[in-house]
Amino acid sequence: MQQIALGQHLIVAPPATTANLGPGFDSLGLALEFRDRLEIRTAQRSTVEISGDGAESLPRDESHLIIREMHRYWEQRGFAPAGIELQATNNIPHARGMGSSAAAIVAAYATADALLPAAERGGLDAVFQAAAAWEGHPDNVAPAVYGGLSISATNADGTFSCALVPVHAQVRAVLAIPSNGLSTEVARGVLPAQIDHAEAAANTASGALLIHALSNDPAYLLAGTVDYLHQSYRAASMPESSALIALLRENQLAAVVSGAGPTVLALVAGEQQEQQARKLIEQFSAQSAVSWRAEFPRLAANGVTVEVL
Ligand SMILES: Nc1ncnc2c1ncn2[C@@H]1O[C@H](COP(=O)(O)OP(=O)(O)O)[C@@H](O)[C@H]1O
Ligand SMILES: N[C@@H](CCOP(=O)(O)O)C(=O)O
Repeated sequence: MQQIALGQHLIVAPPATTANLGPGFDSLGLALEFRDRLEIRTAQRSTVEISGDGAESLPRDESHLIIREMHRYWEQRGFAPAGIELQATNNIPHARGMGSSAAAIVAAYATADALLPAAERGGLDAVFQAAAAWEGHPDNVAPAVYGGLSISATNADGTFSCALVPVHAQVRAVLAIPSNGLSTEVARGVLPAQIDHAEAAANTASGALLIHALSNDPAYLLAGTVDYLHQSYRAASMPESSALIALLRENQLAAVVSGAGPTVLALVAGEQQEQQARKLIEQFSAQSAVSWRAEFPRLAANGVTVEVL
């Protein structure tokens, strides 16, 4: 087996992502300027330091997701796994619907790829394919890799497609993040195996309208964020999120479940709607059973960044 050069030093920053955006289940995703930061060196043996989310619970040996998956990426390409000194600053909250697992897996594969000899690197497209296969759906992985607004799909042969779509300058994301989490695996477990044809047709119309709203005319955001595929089935597992979404939508703001939840995303047009969303979230939070914090991240034009030191 070939060897990975030791003493290589990188800083890697994957963005948080918000997936689905209402009707785009397992397809639409948006990158947010809200990043984890990983400092990584190749070394004789692995060490792990973690601050932020997961600092109390994540493993500090080679079973850590990022090291384990870097090793797998190398082994599949004929390289012996090198030791990894990992310093992780986890800013993206876990199990909130902000793509923390996609960020971690994209960071792992982007780092592993960058540490290969230049002739062996697969680049971002190889990272996208590997990470989407690991997640089982490409919607968070695509914006985490490429940035921006992405439409991604699982092809019949099991590979993945991704197209990037420009975002209208007025569009902003407002997040309301609750103190409690919900794992994506659990939130996927409550979805039905089949849905009604009329609902599928309505969802197609809504999703198509949403792309037009996000790219060309934000006036269609409210109509374009009606979902028929997942939110109603998940509502019982996140009643407070559902109540906040209802309040925001009653006030004409395009609120949806972010990813598999329970974070709430409002897609707003301009400063005035952003302030309106902030006030409604504060008002809701004051009487809610869980505590909420609002975040106003810029949309991220770039996906994962890899800085070679
Ligand atoms: N930076 C990270 N390092 C290691 N494991 C992580 C990291 N981020 C996420 N994970 C793993 O992914 C889980 C959360 O994934 P998931 O339930 O899909 O929620 P989400 O991706 O919406 O945050 C965490 O509990 C943890 O096991
Ligand atoms: N389409 C997926 C998106 C999961 O996003 P996450 O940020 O919650 O991991 C789903 O809805 O299950």
